[in-house]
Amino acid sequence: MLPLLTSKQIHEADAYTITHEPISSIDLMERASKAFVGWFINHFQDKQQSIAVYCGTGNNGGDGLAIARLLHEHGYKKLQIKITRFSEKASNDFNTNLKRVVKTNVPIAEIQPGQEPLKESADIIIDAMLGSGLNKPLEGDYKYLVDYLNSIDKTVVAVDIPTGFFTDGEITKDATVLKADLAITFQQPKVNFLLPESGQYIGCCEVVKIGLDETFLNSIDTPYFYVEEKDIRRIIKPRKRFSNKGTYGHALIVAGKEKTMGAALLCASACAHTGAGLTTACIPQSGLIALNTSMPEIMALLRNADELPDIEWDKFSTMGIGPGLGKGNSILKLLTAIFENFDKPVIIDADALNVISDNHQLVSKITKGSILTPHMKEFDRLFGEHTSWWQRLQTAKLKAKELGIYIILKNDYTIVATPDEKLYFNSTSNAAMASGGMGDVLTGVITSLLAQKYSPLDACLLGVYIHGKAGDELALPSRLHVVLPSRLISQIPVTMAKLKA
Ligand SMILES: NC(=O)C1=CN([C@@H]2O[C@H](COP(=O)(O)OP(=O)(O)OC[C@H]3O[C@@H](n4cnc5c(N)ncnc54)[C@H](O)[C@@H]3O)[C@@H](O)[C@H]2O)[C@@H](O)CC1
Ligand SMILES: Nc1ncnc2c1ncn2[C@@H]1O[C@H](COP(=O)(O)OP(=O)(O)O)[C@@H](O)[C@H]1O
Ligand SMILES: [K+]
Repeated sequence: MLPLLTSKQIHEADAYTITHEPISSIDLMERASKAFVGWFINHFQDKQQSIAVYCGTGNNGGDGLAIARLLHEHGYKKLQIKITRFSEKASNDFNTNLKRVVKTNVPIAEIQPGQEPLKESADIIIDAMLGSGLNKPLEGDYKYLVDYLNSIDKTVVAVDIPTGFFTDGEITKDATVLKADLAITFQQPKVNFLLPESGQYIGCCEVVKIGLDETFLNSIDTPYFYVEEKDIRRIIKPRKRFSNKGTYGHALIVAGKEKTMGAALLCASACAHTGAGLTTACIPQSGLIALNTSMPEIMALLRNADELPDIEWDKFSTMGIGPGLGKGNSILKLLTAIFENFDKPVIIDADALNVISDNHQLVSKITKGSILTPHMKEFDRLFGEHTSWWQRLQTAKLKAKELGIYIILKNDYTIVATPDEKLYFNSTSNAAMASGGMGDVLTGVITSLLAQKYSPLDACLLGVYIHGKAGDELALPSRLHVVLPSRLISQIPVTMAKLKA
């Protein structure tokens, strides 16, 4: 699990590494700049392209100067450096790197306070003006320059962090940020890179390691974690010899109504494909033929609109409730009966979440350890309107603790909030998965894992990872435009096998 740090904590990790490795700060800067350049030259191979390196006078600017020197050594000839002399202060490492780069004869221009930006005609802009030292929104000279650079629409590669972008805290709607096609960031992704608001400022992000002290990084107290494949490999369990269907639990999928039976079929199918020993679907009579035809493996428990289905509570290991279920009084009664009679954690999604939003007294009835899987709108219906994702993170953390539940906030980087106030960011999935029914599949996957006796935390982390990974395996190699949920379901056993290999 990679702990994600605030910019203040990253500065502490820099300082710790400098003292304890030990390494001088100028050498650490050189290492970071080399890491940047290593990535850059692999992806921008045309050395005839003109490159303007914009440097502030702090350490981000120091990186920029070192990067310009290293690119010059690699044969990039059309380089120019533009220093923003907006402050009288300059860091020591900036000054050292300035002396070093002067010797290369790469042309250097300085932009003074109040000066009109120099007309920029370079093909590529490397942004090394401000990085993690940003302490207030851009204004004055920086705002003026960044507005100009944004208006000329060049390819921008940010060093560490785009100028003007706060790595943690709320991203305000009117922030001025130098929009980066690519941010090559040091050591680890930053929390705000993983939130949707960053989409308008950062085209894509690459993380390059700069050798900060791993033991120290892991010891820092933070609620934010980034889940990596190695974490998932530790969680996933093998299918044992001499096991049978009883070993892997019996899941009940409570889903579907006449016109949304597809959601129930996708959810139940995903549950079976993820390895539940038995799957039963609690569906309306009208869906029975569809279920039997499409998924002969799955049993049915029929629901009649007016009366409660006869559920044998002890028979089931867990329940996944909500996809295509519909709302209304009968569903309210059904949910209430489940909370009253079934004492094991369940998974609550889609319409079931909306019924809870409309009948808020149900929130406190949710069995402890249960898992909610809202997308943004369902989340806001449940817990109130939010104007930013940062706010949503804080609410999810608070509510998960208060209610003793797990909240899976679905998104590009799906976030799992836990009762012990942690937030885990998933690292798989892609935009080809933005297609109706994908959430129903996720609910089926997680229900299946809970039925197989994974703890709720492991079921959440493993479930969102497998779901996204199956989507990545299908979409990324051939750059598919879209992946349909039913196709993703058939990939799940393959994905799981690879993770166990
Ligand atoms: N030894 C280290 O600490 C390392 C730092 N590195 C680089 O150093 C960067 C951080 O450097 P610094 O801490 O010097 O900070 P920056 O270079 O990001 O910013 C410099 C200074 O600009 C001023 N400033 C902040 N917000 C401003 C605003 N809105 N308008 C005008 N001025 C503003 C602040 O006084 C700040 O200290 C990282 O992003 C990374 O690029 C890397 O070289 C790795 C090693
Ligand atoms: N742009 C995207 N990038 C990554 N994952 C996505 C993207 N769009 C959707 N997904 C994933 O697909 C699922 C969609 O869930 P949801 O919105 O509930 O769909 P539905 O209600 O249609 O079943 C979530 O797991 C989400 O993480
Ligand atoms: K920058």
